[in-house]
Amino acid sequence: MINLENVTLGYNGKPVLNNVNLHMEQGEFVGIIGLSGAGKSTLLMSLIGSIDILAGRYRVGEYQLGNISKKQLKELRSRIGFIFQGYNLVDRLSVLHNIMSGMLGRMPLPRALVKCYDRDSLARGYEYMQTVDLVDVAHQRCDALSGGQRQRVAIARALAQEPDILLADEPVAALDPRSATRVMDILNTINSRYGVTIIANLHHLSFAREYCSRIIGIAEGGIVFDGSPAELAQAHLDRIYHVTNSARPEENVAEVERSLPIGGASPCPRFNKNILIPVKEAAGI
Ligand SMILES: Nc1ncnc2c1ncn2[C@@H]1O[C@H](COP(=O)(O)OP(=O)(O)OP(=O)(O)O)[C@@H](O)[C@H]1O
Repeated sequence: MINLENVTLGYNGKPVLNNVNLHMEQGEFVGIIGLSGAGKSTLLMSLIGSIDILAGRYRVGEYQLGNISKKQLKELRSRIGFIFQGYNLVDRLSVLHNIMSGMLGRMPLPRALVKCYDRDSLARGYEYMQTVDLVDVAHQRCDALSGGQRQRVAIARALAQEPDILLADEPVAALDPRSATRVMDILNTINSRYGVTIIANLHHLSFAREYCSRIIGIAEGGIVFDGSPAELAQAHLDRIYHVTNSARPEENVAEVERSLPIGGASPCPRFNKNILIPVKEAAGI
């Protein structure tokens, strides 16, 4: 369970998201949409206690963020899987080794140090590898894989952590449509088979509509939409993507296009995202 009451999040005392009220139950599949720089990553990173809470009450499971000890923060993070854009894999290690490494945090230190996995852990590792459909390349080094395969290794490694929540920061932005669909299908399977809450920042509105049970739209320094895909109307999209004219002529498409990080470096210094987005689709135009 995640609960935010009048929460303000920001950096160096400067707010980015104001007065956020949000409640999520275990097992939801949530897509966060919004323009580049709107605050999607800020919201996602805040769930692992990485963003300053400038005001309000913020609860994740039994932990009260903003007032959390280092030990509790470590415990919380062990229950949340995070899939990064850059995959963060150990390239020289095999697919199986990378997946198994997701279990190290829960293992007794002496066994973790020598990476001594028991039979049960290996069976689970194999199951997760099946879930992401990578059994055929189990012993291949990760630097020999495609982007889509690498993303699937990252997902299986996060799953091996046995998380309650899986956070995915633009999990498909850098992938071709086929690989992207495959990754979204896998996230869907993880959500339904293991009951893991999935929270994903998505640049592709069509994926948010198709896969998520709930969509959160961020704009103007806060949440401007929170509901089911069916409830997401054009008026909400105009607000989320800053389309000002309801007739949406070509210049408004260009306006949205300018605002999106098309083929350029992200303004967010933490991730150097270099992504291509189908602009009209992203803007819902
Ligand atoms: N480490 C940081 N220090 C200061 N400001 C930051 C930091 N990271 C992000 N910001 C600012 O916070 C705002 C929201 O950024 P955030 O990365 O959350 O947006 P986003 O919606 O995820 O964008 P994108 O789609 O490009 O990833 C931006 O104005 C950004 O410049």
